[in-house]
Amino acid sequence: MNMSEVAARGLVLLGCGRMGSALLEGWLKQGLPPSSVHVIDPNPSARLRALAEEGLHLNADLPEDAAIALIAVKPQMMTDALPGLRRLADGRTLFVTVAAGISFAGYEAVLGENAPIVRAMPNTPAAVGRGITAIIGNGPSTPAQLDLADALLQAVGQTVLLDSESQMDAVVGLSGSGPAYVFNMIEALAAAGEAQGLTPEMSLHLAKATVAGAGALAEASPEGPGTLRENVTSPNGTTYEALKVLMDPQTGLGPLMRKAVAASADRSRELGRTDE
Ligand SMILES: NC(=O)C1=CN([C@@H]2O[C@H](COP(=O)(O)OP(=O)(O)OC[C@H]3O[C@@H](n4cnc5c(N)ncnc54)[C@H](O)[C@@H]3O)[C@@H](O)[C@H]2O)C=CC1
Ligand SMILES: O=C(O)[C@@H]1CCC=N1
Repeated sequence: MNMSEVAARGLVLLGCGRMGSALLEGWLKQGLPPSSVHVIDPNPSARLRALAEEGLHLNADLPEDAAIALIAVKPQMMTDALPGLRRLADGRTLFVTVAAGISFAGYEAVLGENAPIVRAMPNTPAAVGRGITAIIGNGPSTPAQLDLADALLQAVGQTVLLDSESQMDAVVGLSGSGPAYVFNMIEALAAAGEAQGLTPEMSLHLAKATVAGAGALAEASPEGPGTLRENVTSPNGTTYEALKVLMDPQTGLGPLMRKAVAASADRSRELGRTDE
């Protein structure tokens, strides 16, 4: 099964908010026809309504034999939303869920223990083809189905395969939530530039380009981030003074990031246990 089979048999998207629409935009850019997509969402965006004019099926009957049902509702909405997909749980449709926290056991309780399910944790840069998604399949999912989920997520960026479901909460804390940390870093950098007298526009421009450029260099360079950092840092120069603040073992970015990632991962574990 490959992406052309997804185009032929159809893809159901349960919930098309921020993450669902980021994925959808990525797939459409990759050539998936809107007419292959069936969205179920009680609050469709203007963009979805426009896509419905181009053939996307919006809150219509489910296709008989969808290749994939992708679940992108909030964990708190799952109890209400998931039973609507039960009809597809005949073993032929692969369920792919991007919800944080909820375990395979939670889905199997609703869809049956033989339903093939892949848990995937993408991130919003998928909207521009630069996402990274960690995936893992449940017992009933076949290697071919895992390959299909991999292909689906590779259409919007990179993928990594996990060894165990328990790694998923750490992934949520790192790359699932991670774009928000980086956007916050841009905001903080821009505000700091303003505090040094730059205009808001100039500061934001410099901050965005610095983060995007450093990210691109980190990805392209054979050198690790530590060496790249040292390459910026002249002995007793300006960066050296800034890094004394940022790399303080007690108050610097290291302990702060550790705390932030742990808070996200803990919340993912909590969402898996409860309906909070
Ligand atoms: N936003 C992100 O960066 C990421 C989100 N996720 C996961 O994606 C899922 C969705 O998150 P977001 O897109 O951020 O939330 P969101 O609130 O933007 O989107 C949820 C969508 O579900 C719809 N919805 C509500 N009840 C529904 C129902 N009964 N049936 C169908 N659709 C229903 C809402 O109208 C909304 O459009 C969550 O489970 C989250 O853990 C995963 C990775 C990253
Ligand atoms: O904030 C959230 O719950 C979701 C999961 C990962 C990113 N956003």
